[in-house]
Amino acid sequence: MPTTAPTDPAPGLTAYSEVTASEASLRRFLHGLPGVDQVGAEARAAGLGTRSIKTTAKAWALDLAIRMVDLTTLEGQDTPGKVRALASKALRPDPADPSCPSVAAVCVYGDLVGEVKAIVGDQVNVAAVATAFPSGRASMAVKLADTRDAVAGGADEIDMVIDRGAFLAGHYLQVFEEIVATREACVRPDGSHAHLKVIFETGELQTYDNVRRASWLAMLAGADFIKTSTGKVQPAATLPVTLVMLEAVRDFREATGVQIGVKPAGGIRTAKDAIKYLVMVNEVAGDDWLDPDWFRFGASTLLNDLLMQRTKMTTGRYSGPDYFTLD
Ligand SMILES: O=C[C@H](O)COP(=O)(O)O
Repeated sequence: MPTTAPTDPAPGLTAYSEVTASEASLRRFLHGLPGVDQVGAEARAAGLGTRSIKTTAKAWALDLAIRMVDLTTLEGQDTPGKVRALASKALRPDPADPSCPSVAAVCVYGDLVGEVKAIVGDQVNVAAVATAFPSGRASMAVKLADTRDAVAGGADEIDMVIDRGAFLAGHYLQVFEEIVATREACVRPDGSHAHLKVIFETGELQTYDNVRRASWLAMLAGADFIKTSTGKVQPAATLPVTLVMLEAVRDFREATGVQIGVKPAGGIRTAKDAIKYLVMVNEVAGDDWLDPDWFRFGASTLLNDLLMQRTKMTTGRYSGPDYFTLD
């Protein structure tokens, strides 16, 4: 899937080169960002979550949400057969209805990229988790080898985890440099690059202020997307955390001209929840982000509920949950 994210930093970013020149200047910048009003963020997220949308808009939103799904399986017990079945589902989520769109990507461990690619070709992206997912605990050499291996295997997108230990210890420049190095490892021999999503594991970051700091850090380092969670730690994606990240990408684009995508992942299971997120995207970042190039849902089972709600809207009745293959 083509995306309009720039390969090279836009001119607006050069204004930030001094910020990332040293640990001290980066710390000064990140700690100088306005603090997040926790109560205000949670109240706004809750308020946006109560908005209802009308029938035509709902049909549009369901299809958009399907197109935004990164259909994910990240289990030690994943088999080539399971992954191939998931890839077929990603390509044709509802085989009985050709008008049903494909999802954005299939997200798997790096060694399974080829299995997905063999089914989806260039019609659906393949995303691989990397950099010692989910813990992020390995030497830099291992993390970069992990990334290069997935890119060489055909991954269109790399979902890397940051070193939360380094971030929480305040070693911001180390985290920045790891993201920069991983981005370089995403470059293919022809000069194009696999798109880089940077996972914060917000459930471990402790405060909304840290989520805002991690967002700016990753964007300054060249992330194409910022992503909440691995799905392995609770809480995973939440509306307030996603709100803080949407504000960050909005402010970053205003400051630099560079648009960055957002991917909440983990724990998003119902169409109702997905629509809450879409309302929030529209209200906080704006409708430029209402596109799979700029917003994704990392989810293993959300697609099933989106399909059931879609069938209900087109036929007037629910098909049983068994009608769609459950992940
Ligand atoms: O990135 C996505 C997650 O790993 C999937 O989480 P989920 O099973 O809660 O949907």
